[in-house]
Amino acid sequence: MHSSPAAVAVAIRWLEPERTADLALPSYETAGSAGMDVCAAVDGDQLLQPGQRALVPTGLAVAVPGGYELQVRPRSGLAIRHGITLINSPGTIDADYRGEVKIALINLGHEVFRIQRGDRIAQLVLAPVATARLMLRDRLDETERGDGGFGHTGVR
Ligand SMILES: O=c1ccn([C@H]2C[C@H](O)[C@@H](COP(=O)(O)OP(=O)(O)OP(=O)(O)O)O2)c(=O)[nH]1
Ligand SMILES: [Mg+2]
Repeated sequence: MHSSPAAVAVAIRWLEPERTADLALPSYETAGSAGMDVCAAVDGDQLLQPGQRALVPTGLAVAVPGGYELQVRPRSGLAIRHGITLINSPGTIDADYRGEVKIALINLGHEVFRIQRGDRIAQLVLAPVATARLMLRDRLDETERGDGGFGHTGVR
């Protein structure tokens, strides 16, 4: 049996309810899913040519509670089967954003991809956010890694 801590309440609204009555709210497809799949609110079908980007509407606005963000992430099935992913993965929905949640898709595949109204095109993950209080210093504490990075430990 899957157990999860208490869910965090997130207010959500349809921006034009009369135009999106046929669409489902984002939802967790299984009890243990990290992300809620979110549907495309395109009018009819939208074609995405190979290499093409599109900012796909969802018809939704959210009020993410302070201390959280909503991450927009690709769906792996679309990525692996069709090369459909997000240009800005993970997309960030800020706690103070009240505009439409939009999904920045790109077709990295070799075939035209058809986005149909109601298709689950991405997933939304609610994640806690820590706010940094920057403290300007002349020097930083020393570490074993130091300034080594970008593969300096090798591959094997
Ligand atoms: O995939 C995304 C990414 C962002 N947004 C919305 C919500 C977010 O709060 C706002 C700003 O996003 P971000 O900070 O990533 O973009 P920016 O280019 O820095 O814009 P801004 O100057 O408005 O912050 O745009 C989306 O709807 N989908
Ligand atoms: Mg920003």
